[in-house]
Amino acid sequence: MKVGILGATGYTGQELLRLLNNHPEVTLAHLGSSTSAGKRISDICPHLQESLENVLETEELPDVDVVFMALPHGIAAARARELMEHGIKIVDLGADFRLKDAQEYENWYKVKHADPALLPKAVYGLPELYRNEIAGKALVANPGCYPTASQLALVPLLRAGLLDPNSIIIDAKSGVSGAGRGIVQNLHYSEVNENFKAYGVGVHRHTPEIEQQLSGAADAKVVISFTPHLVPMTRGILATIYAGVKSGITEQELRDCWQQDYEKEPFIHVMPEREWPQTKYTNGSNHAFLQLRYDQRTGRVVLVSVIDNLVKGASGQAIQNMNILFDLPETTGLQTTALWP
Ligand SMILES: NC(=O)C1=CN([C@@H]2O[C@H](COP(=O)(O)OP(=O)(O)OC[C@H]3O[C@@H](n4cnc5c(N)ncnc54)[C@H](OP(=O)(O)O)[C@@H]3O)[C@@H](O)[C@H]2O)C=CC1
Ligand SMILES: CC(=O)N[C@@H](CCC(=O)OP(=O)(O)O)C(=O)O
Repeated sequence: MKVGILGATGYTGQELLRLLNNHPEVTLAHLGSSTSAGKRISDICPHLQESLENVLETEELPDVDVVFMALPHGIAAARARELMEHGIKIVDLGADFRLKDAQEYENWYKVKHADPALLPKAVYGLPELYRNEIAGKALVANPGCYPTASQLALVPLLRAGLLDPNSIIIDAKSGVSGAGRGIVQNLHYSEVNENFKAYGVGVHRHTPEIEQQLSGAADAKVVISFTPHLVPMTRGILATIYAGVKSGITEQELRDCWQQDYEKEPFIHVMPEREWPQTKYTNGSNHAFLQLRYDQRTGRVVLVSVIDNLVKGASGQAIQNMNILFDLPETTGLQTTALWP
């Protein structure tokens, strides 16, 4: 299968390359770059030695079966239609097709959506939760990193009606690679190292995405409090989530619900009781780790969900979606163990 990556020089583009180099069904046929056409990808990213011969290009219409759009938001919406008209499937790693409502997109992303008529054709690609909706589609909206970590913990419990849907607080922490490789002052080493801060409080763009998906799971409008934090580490997201539990529900019932949904999932791991996930369990891998504890004193459950933002939170999940689109085993090319220590 011929694969293209638009935005191949970015962090998620590089991560796609690292993982796809181990994918037995993939030929890397097009690596797109808006600024470095003609250069070899390994000139820009010397660690990608397996891609030594791959040259960056700018073709508008690459000769591929599927394209990953690893671009800043706004660009995929403008380019998707033409690619689809030429039979090219799309996995968009950005936010352009995640929200079903174009007005909601404009409210939160502060840009007009370039092609709202495509929104109903897009499917939200978090395989463990919406697998049956993905097969056979041509346009997959790969979820955001915080929304992935949050939904893996919350969706099964909301679907089963075990939580009070309007009591949810998501306190999430991300490594700095979540912000991409662009140069931004507040991401300089000297401003991140030995520092820890909240950002986007009450206004972060992942809020409507998480609310949209949790509302679907609860079959009722869900409003959350979501606060992301920046942690001085390169990769990883750890979300600590607080939610009120419906009266009479026990910790075992909450745990059983997760275990039922995830026992056959190769990438999702409910940890043994009282063992808590760490971001390093996921470094470089497509695995997610979950744990919970119900505090009867407060009536709230504490859920902890951990992923690598660049893998399960972006490029790994995108490859999982591509595998579904092409009827391949979902784990193809993704059987990588986390780097430890
Ligand atoms: N980083 C993460 O953890 C996650 C990122 N995402 C999303 O994935 C997408 C890519 O993110 P990430 O890889 O981190 O971003 P980066 O900033 O690291 O890379 C984006 C790449 O897009 C290319 N690009 C930038 N501007 C333009 C443009 N105007 N036209 C065409 N190409 C352009 C650049 O490559 P070049 O100069 O070579 O053209 C750049 O390297 C974003 O939408 C992001 O929000 C989603 C989940 C997690
Ligand atoms: C640390 C950091 O800055 N993280 C990014 C996560 C971005 C991301 O996941 O991209 P999408 O907007 O495409 O979902 C942020 O908070 O904006």
